[in-house]
Amino acid sequence: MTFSAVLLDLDGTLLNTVPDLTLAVNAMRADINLAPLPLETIATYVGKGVRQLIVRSLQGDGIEPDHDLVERCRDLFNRHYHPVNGLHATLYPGVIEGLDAFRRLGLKLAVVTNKPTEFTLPLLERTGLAPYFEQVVCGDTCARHKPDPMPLLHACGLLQVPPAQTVMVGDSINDAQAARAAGMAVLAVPYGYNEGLDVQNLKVDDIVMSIDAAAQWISARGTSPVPA
Ligand SMILES: O=C(O)COP(=O)(O)O
Ligand SMILES: [Mg+2]
Repeated sequence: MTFSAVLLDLDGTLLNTVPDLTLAVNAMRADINLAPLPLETIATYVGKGVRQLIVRSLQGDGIEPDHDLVERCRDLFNRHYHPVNGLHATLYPGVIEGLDAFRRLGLKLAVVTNKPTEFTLPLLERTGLAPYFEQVVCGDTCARHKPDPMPLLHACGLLQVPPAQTVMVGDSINDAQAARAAGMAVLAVPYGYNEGLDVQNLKVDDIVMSIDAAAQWISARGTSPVPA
């Protein structure tokens, strides 16, 4: 099997976004009189979207938030995250080299993230990543988000490439489970968040040290570029 498309996770795979997420979560917590959490703790709450990030950051205090509290916190979080989104976000080593290599190989590229659209699009613009991607599928694009396969299958449809010719590259169990359920190959990078768990235990085709290494892995197995 040769590959024609690559789907890339965003947080923890292309960009280290936890410094900005930490600022927003802690500003939200200050608004409801909760003490700040360390960045390392917040990193383990990232992966299943903003709602889960908020719920997990309250559960750590023994609070089981009801719908109204989650919605109130979500408004607060959104207000705080917009101005800092991308301010301290950094590209991981090898990302640009890897994206350039994918392009040289003629592969179609899409971002598939659980981050909501209202934060994803400005973040891709601010970090200069936007021009690399033909499609961007966010946490609120489809009825269900990762680990459900729906957003990955949606991205394949938009790119017009079958799942069997697609590789997902991500940092967490959400990417691994979604890709397996979608019937596509999946690579994991070890430097992201993975909800605080070791990536060695993920059911993936391989662990690659960088996006550049992912491009080498895919190139070694064969690619069949799809005409634009
Ligand atoms: O928003 C999140 O929780 C994680 O986003 P990701 O899917 O880009 O890792
Ligand atoms: Mg991720």
